[in-house]
Amino acid sequence: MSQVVLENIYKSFPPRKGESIAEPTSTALSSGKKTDAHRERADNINVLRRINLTIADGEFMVLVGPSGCGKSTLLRLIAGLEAMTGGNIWVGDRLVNDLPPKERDIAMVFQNYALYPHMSVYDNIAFGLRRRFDSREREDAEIANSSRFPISASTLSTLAENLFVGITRSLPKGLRYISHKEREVDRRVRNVAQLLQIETLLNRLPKQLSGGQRQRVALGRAIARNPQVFLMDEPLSNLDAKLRAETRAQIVKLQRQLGTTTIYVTHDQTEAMTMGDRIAIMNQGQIQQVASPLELYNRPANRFVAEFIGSPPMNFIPVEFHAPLLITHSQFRLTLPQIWESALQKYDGQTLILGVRPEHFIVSVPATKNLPVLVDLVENLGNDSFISARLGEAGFAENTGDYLQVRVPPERLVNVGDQLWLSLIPEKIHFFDPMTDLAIFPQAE
Ligand SMILES: Nc1ncnc2c1ncn2[C@@H]1O[C@H](COP(=O)(O)OP(=O)(O)OP(=O)(O)O)[C@@H](O)[C@H]1O
Repeated sequence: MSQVVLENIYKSFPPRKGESIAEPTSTALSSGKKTDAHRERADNINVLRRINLTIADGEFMVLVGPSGCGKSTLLRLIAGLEAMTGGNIWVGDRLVNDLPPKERDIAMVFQNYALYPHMSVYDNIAFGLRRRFDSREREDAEIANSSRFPISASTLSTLAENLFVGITRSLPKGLRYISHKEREVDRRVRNVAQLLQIETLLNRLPKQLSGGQRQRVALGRAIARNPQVFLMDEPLSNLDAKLRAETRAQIVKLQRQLGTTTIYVTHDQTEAMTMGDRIAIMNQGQIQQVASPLELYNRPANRFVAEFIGSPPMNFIPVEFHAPLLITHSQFRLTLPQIWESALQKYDGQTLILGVRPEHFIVSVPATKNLPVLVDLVENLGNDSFISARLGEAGFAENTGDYLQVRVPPERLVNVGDQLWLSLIPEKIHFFDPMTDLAIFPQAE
């Protein structure tokens, strides 16, 4: 059982030279009690704030968020490469807070591959394995030291084997004796190489490989160790678009095959949407929502998530709400489906934020319930076409200030300056509270 549990994780760094120091956030700081405010010490840079997340056994969890939101820091805390300011990390049933990285049974794959340049592909993959076997032998020796008999049976057999290996080293290659440990290393390296289709590269040095091949070696090194958990920090960001897509699919397939719990960091929402069983969206050191890709897309919890997931992003239009079901804007008015009635009741006479994804507009005919837009920019991608347009009719659009991104069918010819009328797919609209930015969900959902 290798689920990973992150419990109330906090991380702060002391300010770097030249970075400003904030005022104390709470009087609780002076109380000496270890409260949340205490962990968010005013003179520190609080990078992670109260992270709670459970990654199920065998799950592929993606951490996604804008640059600087704390994704890599969280991964480094799980790996044990950085110390936490507060909280608990469980791997399986072990609390690993105080364990060094090598004892956590976790393998990490980095963006820059982190291969040893002077070692062949074979030795790069074998390196961690050999160290692991060596450390097991050391543990054996320690146990033996603390027992009555000063040497354990397995240590004795390893010593004998090593002696034999040494003696046969001077013999021609075919006649040399290979230790049990080396045979196991060899078996695992070749299995992994076959899995990743890099068997023919085993004798090469990293500098003789392409970026994609290097990344596969880095993956191979992690897989060969057969850890409880894989941590991957933007492993594809140095690859070109085609290779990225290929390797993305390969990682997902491998992870399903191996069933190893995986935490994958990216800032790329396409990667997140296509790879993750679930996605945790982070912003400014906090998790905004954890859900399956489709759940995030269909039911974003707040405006940040709604904007982050989907490309081009969701459009947000401030409208006035009039109970029971009318919304008005200077350029259009719309009666909402019944399902919104009770959820929106309390906003009567107030402003609401209407959210519409670019693909949920339909180019329609002039009508008061339809949105007039003036086309500003046309991007034709062949299979898809997107326009940027100002909300309003010619002569007025310039003043509304509302810009929309709209997907139009590629067969529909649209030119800059065209006036279009858009209707909305009523079941696909979203509303957000203008004060809290939280999503408002209709009753039937
Ligand atoms: N050793 C450190 N000392 C001080 N601040 C740090 C340190 N490491 C990271 N930070 C800060 O912590 C914040 C989060 O950094 P982190 O690398 O975790 O972000 P990220 O979400 O992975 O970003 P990116 O996608 O750009 O890699 C950043 O503001 C960064 O400057």
